[in-house]
Amino acid sequence: MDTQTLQTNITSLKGTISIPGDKSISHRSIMFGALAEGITNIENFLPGADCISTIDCFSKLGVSIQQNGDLVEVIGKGFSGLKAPSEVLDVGNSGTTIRLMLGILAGQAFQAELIGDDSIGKRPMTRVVNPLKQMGADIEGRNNGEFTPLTVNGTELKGIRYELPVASAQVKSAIILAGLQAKGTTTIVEPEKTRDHTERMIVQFGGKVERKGNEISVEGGQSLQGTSIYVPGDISSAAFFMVAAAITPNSEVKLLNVGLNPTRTGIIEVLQRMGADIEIEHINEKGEPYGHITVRSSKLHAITIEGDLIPRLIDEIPVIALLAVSAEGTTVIKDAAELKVKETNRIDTVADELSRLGAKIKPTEDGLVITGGTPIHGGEVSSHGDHRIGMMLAIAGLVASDEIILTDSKAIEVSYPQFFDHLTTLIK
Ligand SMILES: O=C(O)C1=C[C@@H](OP(=O)(O)O)[C@@H](O)[C@H](O)C1
Ligand SMILES: C=C(OP(=O)(O)O)C(=O)O
Repeated sequence: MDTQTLQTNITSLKGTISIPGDKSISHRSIMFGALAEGITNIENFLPGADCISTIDCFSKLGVSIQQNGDLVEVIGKGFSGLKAPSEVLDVGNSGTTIRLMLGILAGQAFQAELIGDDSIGKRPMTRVVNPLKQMGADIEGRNNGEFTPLTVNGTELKGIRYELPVASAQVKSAIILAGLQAKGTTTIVEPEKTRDHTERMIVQFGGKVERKGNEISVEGGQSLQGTSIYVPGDISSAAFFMVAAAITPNSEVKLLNVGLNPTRTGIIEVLQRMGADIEIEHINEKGEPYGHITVRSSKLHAITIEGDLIPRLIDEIPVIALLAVSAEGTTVIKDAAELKVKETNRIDTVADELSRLGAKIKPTEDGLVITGGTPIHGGEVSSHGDHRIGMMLAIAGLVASDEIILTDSKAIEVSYPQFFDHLTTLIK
């Protein structure tokens, strides 16, 4: 378990960094590359531990994948070319990998077993397993398929119409991936709009998907063609430096090539509403919109964050809590009970770890209440094995009055292996 002593009480952050590839899009580029016919070349792939788990799983399914840093070549096998794995598929810490793979494996002609780390072992899977069972899938696991290990006996599937009980892009994507292999039409109804990278990628690979209001439909039996994918920078990773620049005095940070898909830009709206000084330059679009973001420090004020904004910033809530610690007034975050089933229970871990540093923050049933304006002090904190908690605490160090020791800092490699290098280049 790695420990980092953080640089604290920083006087300014200045500079430009190129944000590494989006994790959600990187996973999907491997999956669609494997299921397409022909070669897919991926640029700016995220070589974080989660996406490497996705590559490992598809290699075990007989797909040839050459990864060299952020460049990847996938030799597609088509929907019926994957092979039965001779080993268990280990998804590590990655919820996206396991949930989307369930949708893919459900329609294959073989059996596969899926496992992950201790955190994955606590994350709910029936949200995916139950709709897949309605499509005809045969999936078994601990507690009636709620937890890993899971065994999927691939079989023929039929299209369904399914109303998502929770706003989840992972559940939506798993059903879409099964629907592409099913007989007939599969329709998913979303309670709120969630990230649409899967839908965009189907189009990039030459397939068809229809969206009408809150309903997304795909026809089974389509074939996809290999293509070139450019993965924009991950706005969820950029969020740590946007907040860092907003709360550290005398700062100006420019973040290059950040994904600006409107289903992900809730963090920008929050920063603007809180009074941050933020500028966006949109550049040309290749499947996914992206651009450069500049953030300068400014005086911030509290707001309420709720409703359909939540899925558009769900992974940014830990660092938004830190932003609220630096803002005048009381920020309320609600409708975010989903945070309880992430890598950790993020409502509790955020409240516990920031309280250790003197922040005034209270957990609620579905969010957090944060009273800003109290300076934070030093102390020992832990990521609890959750990359986003680790990075949020490292950013807290920038404004803490004395030393912060962060334990279990290695977790950050899940989504941002260069995080500490980038942080160091900005500190002046
Ligand atoms: O589809 C995806 O790539 C993701 C969807 C979200 O999860 P849910 O679908 O559980 O909301 C998000 O928290 C996760 O980091 C990535
Ligand atoms: C929740 C996350 O990822 P996953 O569900 O893929 O583990 C995340 O990256 O914050």
